[in-house]
Amino acid sequence: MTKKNSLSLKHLVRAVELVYRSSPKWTFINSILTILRGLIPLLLLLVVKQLIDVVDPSNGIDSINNTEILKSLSLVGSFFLLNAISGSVNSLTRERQSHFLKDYIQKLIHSKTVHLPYGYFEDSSYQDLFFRAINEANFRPGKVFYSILGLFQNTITLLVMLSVLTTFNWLLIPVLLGIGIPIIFFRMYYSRKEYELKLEQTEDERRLQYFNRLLVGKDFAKEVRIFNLSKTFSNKYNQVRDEVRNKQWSISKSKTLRESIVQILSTIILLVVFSFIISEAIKGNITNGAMAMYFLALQRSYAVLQELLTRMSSLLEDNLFLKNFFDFQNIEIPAQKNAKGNFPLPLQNGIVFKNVSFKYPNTDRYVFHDLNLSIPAGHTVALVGANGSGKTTIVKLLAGLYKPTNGEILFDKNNLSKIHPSDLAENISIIFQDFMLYNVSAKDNIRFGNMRRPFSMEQITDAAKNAGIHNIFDNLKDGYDTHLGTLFKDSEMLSRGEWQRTALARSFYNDAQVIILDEPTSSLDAYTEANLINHFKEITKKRTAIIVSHRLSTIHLADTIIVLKDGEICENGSYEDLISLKGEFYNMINVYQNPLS
Ligand SMILES: Nc1ncnc2c1ncn2[C@@H]1O[C@H](COP(=O)(O)OP(=O)(O)OP(=O)(O)O)[C@@H](O)[C@H]1O
Repeated sequence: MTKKNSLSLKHLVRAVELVYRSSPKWTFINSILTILRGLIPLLLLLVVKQLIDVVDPSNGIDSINNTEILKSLSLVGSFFLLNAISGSVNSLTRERQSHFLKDYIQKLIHSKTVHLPYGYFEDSSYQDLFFRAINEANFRPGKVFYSILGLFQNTITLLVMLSVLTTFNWLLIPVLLGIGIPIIFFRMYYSRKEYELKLEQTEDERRLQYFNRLLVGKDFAKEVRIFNLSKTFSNKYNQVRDEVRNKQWSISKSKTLRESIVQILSTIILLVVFSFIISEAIKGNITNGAMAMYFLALQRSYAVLQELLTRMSSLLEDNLFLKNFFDFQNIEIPAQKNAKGNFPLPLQNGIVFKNVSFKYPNTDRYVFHDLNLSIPAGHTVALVGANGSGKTTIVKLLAGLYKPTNGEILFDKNNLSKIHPSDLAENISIIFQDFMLYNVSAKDNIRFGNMRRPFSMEQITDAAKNAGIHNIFDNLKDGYDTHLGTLFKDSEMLSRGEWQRTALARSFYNDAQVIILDEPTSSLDAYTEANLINHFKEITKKRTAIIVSHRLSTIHLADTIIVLKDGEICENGSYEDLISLKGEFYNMINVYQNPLS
């Protein structure tokens, strides 16, 4: 075996460990049942031989004893029944265990995923790893476990059958092994090939999933119809699918062709051995019962050997795929290791970006170079600038979703990277441009802003009032208990602006020291916005607030306006200062006010 092809014991042991941890009781029950089922073929073989011998007329008609026949028959019947029933029971116990295993693996995946640094979700190579790990994780460890159990069962049966065959001729053992060895090498070769193809096709498989979502997903349904895109997406889907399928099909064809040749050769060898057994029976060297027993033993050994080889090659394949799952499990979660500090309570001096440089992972382009920025505690700061100037990136950095490539971000003297994520989340409330729409009750949509806060309907309605959504929720058929969205029945759908107000209520509900609003009024009508501005003033009064906005009315709220251009601060001051400066901000405001001039 080459190093690449070798079975890594480490992954297999880890997989079995996983299965055991998911349910020790069912692991034990299944192991015992498997061993028992490995022994049943021997018992069957012995009773069949006994039956044939008691009914064999060549022993003389007088020697036939009806009681003996009945005894042998009932034994054969009992073992057949035992074989069938134990098979059914074993299927049931395996099904039960697979439930536990799936739940356990799902739990591992969830707990790993929710703690992964956010950057992973915007990184395409991670998406490949995640796709492979998730797709395979639900069944691979269970498959490994059953392959190993099956391997044991097959080995027991094979050893028993071989020991029966040695009573006829020990040369049958090397003959059987001679059939098996080429098959295992052949299967190893194809397992590797199939695995490599799967790796190579991961991105295409994700692309297929994506085009499928474009065709069937709710979020895309509108544009697919109005731009008449269904044919375009369907063609793209078919094109990628055909490429993927053709490669898989060509490997499968070549595998089947070669496997058929190997099978023909093995069958010829078996026929030669069968003829030899028959000739021994004709010569009278063995009884008819013994001949039948050797026939069965040989046929069974061959079948078990095939099963055993299939299991070994499938273990090899499982081992390769398990590597993906364990690679995913092995991803380190740095924040939890190093970030044990607290958020300053209260924030006294403010937030400082000190020589912060940043580029997104897997890109070469810096969004910021040595950015220095200061936001005094208790102040409201507006970040303004053209699209792509870096406003949202600053928010993502403040939220701890990304770490600066160089430099540091300080809350008073505390470095952000040392603050525990949950403490940070509790002290910074953020609404992003692409806020989430939760298909749960109106009440929960707001509560999600801070689940650590003891439940208080009064505080929930306060937040809703501040965000200007209270009247709407109050008038829903079940008030705040009404489910929102379109996913589940009896839900009520909101307009985009109403969803935005719900998201605002969620961030207001988290009574945090720092509040960050990224385009908080982009979907609001002029009346609602004007109304909200007064609430904003109230809410931001005792807090440090950062508002990202292109809207003049919202920018007006700020004590200080920071103007960003290509990742650099080009102006910084009060509204009046910047207007009198007649620079970038002044020009921007002019364009907003007179867009056609
Ligand atoms: N996940 C990402 N990976 C790589 N580059 C990114 C990513 N997100 C943003 N960028 C790049 O970073 C730069 C700043 O983007 P950012 O979203 O911060 O701009 P913005 O000022 O908020 O723009 P807008 O006004 O359009 O919201 C852009 O050039 C953008 O292409």
